[in-house]
Amino acid sequence: MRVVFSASVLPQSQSSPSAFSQLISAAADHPIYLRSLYLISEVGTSCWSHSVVLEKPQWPGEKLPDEFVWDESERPTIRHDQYLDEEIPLIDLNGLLTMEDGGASHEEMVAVMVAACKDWGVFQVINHGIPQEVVERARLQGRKLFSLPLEEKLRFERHPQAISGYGATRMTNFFRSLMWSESFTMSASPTSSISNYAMKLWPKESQEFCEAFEDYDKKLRSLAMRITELLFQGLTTKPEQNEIFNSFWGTLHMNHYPPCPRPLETMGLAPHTDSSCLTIVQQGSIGGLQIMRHGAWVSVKPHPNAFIIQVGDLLQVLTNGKLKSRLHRAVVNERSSRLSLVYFFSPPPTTIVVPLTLSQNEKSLYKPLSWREYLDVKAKLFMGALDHFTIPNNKSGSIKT
Ligand SMILES: O=C(O)CCC(=O)C(=O)O
Ligand SMILES: [Fe+2]
Repeated sequence: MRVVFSASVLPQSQSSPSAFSQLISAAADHPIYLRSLYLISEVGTSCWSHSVVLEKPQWPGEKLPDEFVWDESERPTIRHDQYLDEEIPLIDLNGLLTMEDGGASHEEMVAVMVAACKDWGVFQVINHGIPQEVVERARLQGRKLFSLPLEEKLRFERHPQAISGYGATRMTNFFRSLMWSESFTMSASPTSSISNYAMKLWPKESQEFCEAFEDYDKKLRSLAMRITELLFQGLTTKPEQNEIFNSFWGTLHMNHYPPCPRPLETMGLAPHTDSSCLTIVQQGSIGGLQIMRHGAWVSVKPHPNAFIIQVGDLLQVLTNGKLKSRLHRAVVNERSSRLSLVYFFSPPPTTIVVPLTLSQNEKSLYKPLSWREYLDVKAKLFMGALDHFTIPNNKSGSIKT
């Protein structure tokens, strides 16, 4: 038996978090193997939604709840494990992170990285210096978090306007159908928010959660900073500007995609670009990330111990469009649940961001912006956000990449 509760069919007065909690308790009493809960309520003028798919045994081929079925024109066209012969660049960082800046091989490696960003908008790195056990510990804590009962996860439900917390992806409102995923984000001042969450989530064993993510955050921050600096070395002759990256920090985000009986009828995460400067994804051994290249979707093949590096919208601004953020999405599969750890490396909310790679006579393509402003506009315009900050008259004279 499958039971689907849809709070959106309740009268408006009942579409509240407390009605939602009642539905959850009701659902908990049923012997169900898939629960889908869906709430849309009006908060001021903005509409927010929450969706959760719980992982229970499902039968292959079983029909999906209607809310999760995507229009045929928007469905995945290739499976999570369908790979091209030509693979996304895999860059071995062995030596590069410690190599003297300016040496011949150093310059070559930097050029390879910049070329990968221009051609693909994404590359994978191995021998990045982050011990595997640091990754495994964070992944273990992530799995533990998503396997909590829904009621507990909802104690940390993401507020409609907030970034941190548990819930459906923030871009849910821009799509007609729901995505087959749940997510958890810890942002703002990363370290204090990790310990805040840890204390609330696991009062008795918060230390493990805290240590795992604080360590992960620290290591990922230095990797992100180093890669960003290297990219700028390849793009500008003014390395003193690199100091700005010392103030950048990370938002820790995790996506969980339960197995799905009909993966090609739904979407794990809809096509989007990241608002960050740089994004570092750890997808484990189960593929699902796909990027758009030359008008076609390409699956990113999992490599043991690799991190996926992606250009975000702010890096596009900082490089005056020389590096471009790339459309990507996540697809799901029938067999395995998938966990992705995502690190969004970004400036502090109020730091003003302008292109840093302008050569003589090159005009800035973008108006000065802060990350906070950018996120506000992205929350309203979604994929129109970069255009909103583009200076129209400067676009035609821009450098072709
Ligand atoms: O799960 C993935 O591989 C991609 C996640 C992603 O793109 C995101 O969270 O922004
Ligand atoms: Fe993304």
